[in-house]
Amino acid sequence: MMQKAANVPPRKTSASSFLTTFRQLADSVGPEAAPGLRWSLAGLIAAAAFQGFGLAAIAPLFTAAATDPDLSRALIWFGVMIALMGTASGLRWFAQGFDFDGRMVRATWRLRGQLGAKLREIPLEQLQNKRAGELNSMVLGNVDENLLYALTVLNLVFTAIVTPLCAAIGIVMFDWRLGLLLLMIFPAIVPLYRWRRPALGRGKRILGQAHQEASADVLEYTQGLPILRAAGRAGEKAEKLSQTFHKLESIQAFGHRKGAKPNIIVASVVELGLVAVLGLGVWLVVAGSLHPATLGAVFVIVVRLSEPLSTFILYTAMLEVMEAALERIGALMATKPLPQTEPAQVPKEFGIQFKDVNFTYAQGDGQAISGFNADLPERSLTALVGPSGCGKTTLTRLLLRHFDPQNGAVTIGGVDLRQIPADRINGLISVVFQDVYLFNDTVLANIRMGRPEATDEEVRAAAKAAQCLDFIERLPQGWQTPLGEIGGRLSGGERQRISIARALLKDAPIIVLDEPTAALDTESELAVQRALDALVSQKTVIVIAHRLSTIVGADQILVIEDGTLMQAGKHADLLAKGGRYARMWAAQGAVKKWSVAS
Ligand SMILES: Nc1ncnc2c1ncn2[C@@H]1O[C@H](COP(=O)(O)OP(=O)(O)OP(=O)(O)O)[C@@H](O)[C@H]1O
Repeated sequence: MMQKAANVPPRKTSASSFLTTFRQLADSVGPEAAPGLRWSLAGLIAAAAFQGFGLAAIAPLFTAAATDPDLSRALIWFGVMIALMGTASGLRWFAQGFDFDGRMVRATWRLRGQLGAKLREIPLEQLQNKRAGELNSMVLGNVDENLLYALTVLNLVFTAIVTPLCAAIGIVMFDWRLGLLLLMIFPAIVPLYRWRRPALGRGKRILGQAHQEASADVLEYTQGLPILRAAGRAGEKAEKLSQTFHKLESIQAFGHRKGAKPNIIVASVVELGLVAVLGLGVWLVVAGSLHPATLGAVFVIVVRLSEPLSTFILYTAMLEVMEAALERIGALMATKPLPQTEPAQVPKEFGIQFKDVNFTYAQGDGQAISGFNADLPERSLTALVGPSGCGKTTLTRLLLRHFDPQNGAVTIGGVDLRQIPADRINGLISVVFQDVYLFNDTVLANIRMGRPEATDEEVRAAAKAAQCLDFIERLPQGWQTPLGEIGGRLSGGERQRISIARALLKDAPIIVLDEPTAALDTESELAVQRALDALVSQKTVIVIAHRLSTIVGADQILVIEDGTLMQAGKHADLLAKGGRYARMWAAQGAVKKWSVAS
């Protein structure tokens, strides 16, 4: 069964949707290439028209050659035909020059760059709702579908529509009866086309979405293979992947089935129309009002036109693929970044405040954070504790402005985050996560990511402070070892220390630590702990902690439950007060004893 695509916009069915496609195309190649592209399209249309008139010139040429003993008229028509056909070839050559010059390739490159820039400014909540594979297929596949083949597809469409139309108009001038009959084929096709195009468009959109989903599934499957194999679930997930492929196959089969009937109808209408033209021609010859040579010429023209005319719906299907891709790209480009309120301000101090913050995820059920107030003084260490799902990560994401609270405000140094330019917020905060992402580049470049303008010496100093030197020197090519190849061979603690070295290099005044040592063995934890000590000194630090033993020294512990602040204070005070924290502490102590005893 065909599934209906989500968010499929209502579609226009007239020639204006062609114009919309051209406009979208011109938008996506950008202002520098757009005039060239317009000329190129005009050139292709003109070439198709000249080719049509050139074909029509065969009729007077044949007639003159057969009826006029003086060959000069035939030669003139021959010259006219050659001139028209030659102009058509010249124009097509000029129009395709846009492609030959590599301008389409450059426009593709430029559009990819723009999509990349867009990805940088899209609110992270929206970005994280999209799957990596879907984005990958949009930035690579859709851009290619949209641009690289655009002129080839449009050339086919014009040749299928404009050339027969102009040939028919040309024949009208020579023999109005045959010409008019030929022209009548077009009004017969238009309603068929108008009936067919919206369904084609929908089909291509659904197919496009299915491709994106399949691409996302393949990416996730290959990335998750080590975990799936370890869990013995690789087969189970492969089953899911094959279901995705099966869905894709049934959508394609459905599209082919649906497409076949109208294509056959259009082809039949065209063939019947052309047979009618020839029938009329034969009748006129028999009646003595048409020379057999003219009929011969019309026969040649009709044979030449029948194929593009009957397959033009197939070509417009390619246009639909292009338009569906353009729409997906347009939707991504239209996503707005989080607004910045004026006047823009950059904080001079780095204490953090959460003031009456309420936050609900767009796709969440209920408030993730409610009525949250907290004051995190500059250069203090604050620990966030609480059960899984209580809202610790959400608080740090609010601080990083992945999204804005629906009510209340988060401030740094008294400045509302909404007033701070986005790139400055990134510069103010370093985050060290439990999972470290290593880029496919050298060790040196991976650490330099923290501050791209840092000198080699500064990178090395940060790596030293982050306790990285011992393992970097053991790597086969030392600092120049590409981490894409051996990243998986680094231990969790080593990866963690690379990430701390990046943060040290960045030297941001605020540090967020998302349980960096939770998954490490004791020896690694000690090394990472030393690296962290170097990182956090003199900084405003927020630590998300599950193991309370790691945060007993915190200046302040915030105990959170269901998005609300339950208790705040130092370890000893909270223990003395009793309540939620004291119970968590006792429970963790019990777990420890149990694990020792077992
Ligand atoms: N993108 C999202 N969309 C909808 N709801 C979300 C989203 N991310 C988190 N939530 C929900 O918000 C609540 C708070 O989640 P959060 O990740 O902040 O908790 P946490 O305390 O960090 O949990 P953990 O310790 O397990 O990491 C949870 O109920 C979670 O299910």
